[in-house]
Amino acid sequence: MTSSLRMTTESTTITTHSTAQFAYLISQISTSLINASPAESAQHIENALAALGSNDRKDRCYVFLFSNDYNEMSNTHEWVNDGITAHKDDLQGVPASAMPWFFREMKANGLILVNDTAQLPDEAGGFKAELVRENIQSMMAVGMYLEGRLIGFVGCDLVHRQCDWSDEDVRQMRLVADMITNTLARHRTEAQLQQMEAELRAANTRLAQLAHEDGLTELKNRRGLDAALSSELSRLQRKQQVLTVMMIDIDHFKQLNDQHGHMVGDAALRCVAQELKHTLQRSGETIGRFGGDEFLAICPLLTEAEAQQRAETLLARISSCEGAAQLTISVGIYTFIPTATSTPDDVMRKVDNAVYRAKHNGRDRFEIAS
Ligand SMILES: Nc1nc2c(ncn2[C@@H]2O[C@H](COP(=O)(O)OP(=O)(O)OP(=O)(O)O)[C@@H](O)[C@H]2O)c(=O)[nH]1
Repeated sequence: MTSSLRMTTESTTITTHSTAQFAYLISQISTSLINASPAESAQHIENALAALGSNDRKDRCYVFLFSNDYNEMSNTHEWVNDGITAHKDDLQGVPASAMPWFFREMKANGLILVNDTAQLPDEAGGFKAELVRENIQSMMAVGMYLEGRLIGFVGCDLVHRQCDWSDEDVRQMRLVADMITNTLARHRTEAQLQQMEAELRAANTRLAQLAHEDGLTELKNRRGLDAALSSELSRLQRKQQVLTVMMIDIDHFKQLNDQHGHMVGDAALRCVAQELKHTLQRSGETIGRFGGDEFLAICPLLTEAEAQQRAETLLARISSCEGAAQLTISVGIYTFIPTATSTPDDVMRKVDNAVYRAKHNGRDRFEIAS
């Protein structure tokens, strides 16, 4: 097909390009859009509109997207010729109620052709007023369809001049609309994939946390404590720095359970966990529930004297646990500089012995491991 000229007596001459020129233009646009990353897409779509507009000597080319409920539309991309006013900013969230005729026609036919704004029917009042406001004499818009659903349109305007649009104009605009739609679709899919990946990563992180967390107290569980103890042993052995491990065991907890029931027992465990957090956990320290009514605190760089002070504070505070006024604890403290032969089992044996001595010596007290 060759170049086509569509004229009316009062209209400006509009030279549409040859099919060969247009095919070349399309391939250029298509390549830039195919290669565009989501971040670059806005610029590439505007470049595509610029190429379309300048080759065809249009004054303004644009993309509008509808909201999902078709209650409004927004101008998302725009190119304007030299000396032509841009309107993208004032065409955001344009309500359907402002130009019902346009919305209806676009939804029904996916095509609006205006050769002469003055000839628009009366029912197109709101739309016509907008064209007059922008000094548009001819305009054309073709729908963008994603999986059969109208999502927006690509359009172009002639300002202060007029033309009769041809079938070839419509065909070319449809091609561009399809290309832009495919680009938007690809970017939407990529964005959805990225979001799914982020959600999956967050879920995996949470799962990993849960695997190391005690459900009742939300402290680390035994698995989490084992991992922390092993890692601190090797870290502090390398640095030759001191490590304090404290075991905290509730006194006569079985009795509390038997007398008041498991719910009260659970509340006491949660309360002790809170007190441990407040009193023992500083930055870089780990506390957790070792099992049953036993808790463990792993405190790098904490000296024996500091550990004793903390144990005293804890012993004093624990009796205030609500609903369990009689609550007391026994604490074992082991402070040492790890060596190459230190193992988690050794450490646990040491603090366990210290707790045993605290129990043996009357409970509600702490003992230092030898
Ligand atoms: N409510 C509740 N009780 C638990 C939980 N896990 C373990 N226990 C109970 O904790 C109690 C621990 O009892 P023991 O190991 O005999 O120790 P104790 O009664 O505190 O005695 P001493 O340590 O010698 O002072 C047992 O009765 C367990 O059933 C739990 O998650 N919730």
